[in-house]
Amino acid sequence: MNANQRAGAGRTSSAVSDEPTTEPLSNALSAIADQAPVAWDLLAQTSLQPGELEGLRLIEDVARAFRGQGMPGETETRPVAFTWNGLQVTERLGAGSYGDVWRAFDPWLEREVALKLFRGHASAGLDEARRLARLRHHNVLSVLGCAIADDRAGLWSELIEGNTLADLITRGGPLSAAETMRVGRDLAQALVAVHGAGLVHGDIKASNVMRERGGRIVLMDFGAGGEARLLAAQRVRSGTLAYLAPEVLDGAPASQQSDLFALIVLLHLLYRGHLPWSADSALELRRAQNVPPQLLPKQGDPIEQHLCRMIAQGLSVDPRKRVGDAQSLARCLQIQTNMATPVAPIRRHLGLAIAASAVLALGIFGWMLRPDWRTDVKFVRLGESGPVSLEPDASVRAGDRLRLQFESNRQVYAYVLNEDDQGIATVLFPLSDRDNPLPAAKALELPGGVDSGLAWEVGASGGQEEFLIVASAEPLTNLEQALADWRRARGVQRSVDQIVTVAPPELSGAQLNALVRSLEGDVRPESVQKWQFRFTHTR
Ligand SMILES: Nc1ncnc2c1ncn2[C@@H]1O[C@H](COP(=O)(O)OP(=O)(O)OP(=O)(O)O)[C@@H](O)[C@H]1O
Repeated sequence: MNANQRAGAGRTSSAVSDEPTTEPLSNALSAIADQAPVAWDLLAQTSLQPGELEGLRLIEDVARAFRGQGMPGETETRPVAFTWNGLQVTERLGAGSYGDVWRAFDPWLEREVALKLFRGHASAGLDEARRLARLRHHNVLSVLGCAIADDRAGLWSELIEGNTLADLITRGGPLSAAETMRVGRDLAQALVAVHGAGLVHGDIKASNVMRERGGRIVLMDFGAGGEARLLAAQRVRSGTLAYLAPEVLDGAPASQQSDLFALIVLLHLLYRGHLPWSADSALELRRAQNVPPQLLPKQGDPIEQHLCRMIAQGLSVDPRKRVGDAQSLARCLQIQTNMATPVAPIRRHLGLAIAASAVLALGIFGWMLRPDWRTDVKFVRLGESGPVSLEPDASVRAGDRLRLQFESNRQVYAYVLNEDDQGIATVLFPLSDRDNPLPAAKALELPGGVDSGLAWEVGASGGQEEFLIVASAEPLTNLEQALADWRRARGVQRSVDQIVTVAPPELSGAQLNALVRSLEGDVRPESVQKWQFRFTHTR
């Protein structure tokens, strides 16, 4: 298990006495209700959680849908401007360098579609459609058909009700670090599919990505790219200047590597609100790229720190210093999106092996001394079609994303510890000092909540994964102290790779002893419940 944490994760802070002000939330809701612009950049600096910001964007989208554009399926109310190849074209959605994009109704499929009508040479449009047709991925636009009619090539695809990332930034300002990571992860996963099919996208940029209502990120516009092996033999530079990799500016062909570079440029734009370098010509841009952009993450915000390191690394002039492929990039972004900052490992002989043995003596799956105190804990694995329950002796594999469903009829302080087959023990929850206590009588999903997108990712394979869950009526003071010390100690610089693979600084002997004492019963036993889960790794 890779163990990382996220700063300020979860809405658990709502249950504590120093409850964060609800002003930013209510101000944003008022702005949406009044159809006024929402100051997304300022909101990202408030105590609002990434999940809440996402939720607000969703509310804004839904409000806009009800007001202006109507809801899907209302095409019959739009006047038909013209027909093309049997499609009833209603309104222009946008224009690009290759042609115009229209909203249209397909009477055969009985659904609205987006129709791209190409200018100039017809075969270019059909090539794009054929490339898209090879791809099937949640984050890649689905093509429905292509044809040549009335002397024009056209491609029709699913209609995305939402905004391009370019519109999103122009209207609402930069995204938070966590939202940026989420978008980046989805796009990196889209690129896994694109590159896996032997293709290069060739023009990753903010206006070629849409965020559908509800949050789905969709990569589109495959006009500039092509077959990786064919592009490798070409010397034609295409794409959008600001996103071009140094080696492409130096004359190399567009490649899967240069797609990754463009994606990192996009992440910089999303997170900072502007491109990493401003330049009017290829020569000027290439010179500017020798000076890395200044990224100053907020002190003590591990997600920001990680994102800034990833952006800095991803914008290296030397391709060998960048993340090598889309899969690795997705993994780096996913680890941080799902789990946030790393925590210190505990040496095996002082870690869960001891703590868990105390639990085993009391019964493996639950220990309840107060009959009126009920707590349900259940691990779930996040699948394509939602969470799937994991029995206590279930199997997990590397890459599985796990969450803990947790509900107690009392307010409790929850602690989740993990020991993997390497003997590395880590604290998976609380993620920050605002996560505890958890509110009573509320169905929660740890680590970050149902809508947070956060999960714990299984990082190892072969062997076993052990979890110890402790619910306590009072804070476990020794454990809290040890966690506070970890948080202080983790300001050290680490590279992106180290975050994933290398152990952060070890705890002192005193901290370890304090932690073990906490877990072995340094609290009133009637105020503690514990559970142990052991999952076997399969490959
Ligand atoms: N499937 C779609 N659903 C909804 N809107 C779309 C869809 N495809 C494109 N659009 C809209 O049409 C606009 C133009 O898209 P297009 O891909 O042709 O051009 P572009 O990316 O803006 O420019 P260029 O082609 O020069 O890179 C997009 O910015 C978007 O607003």
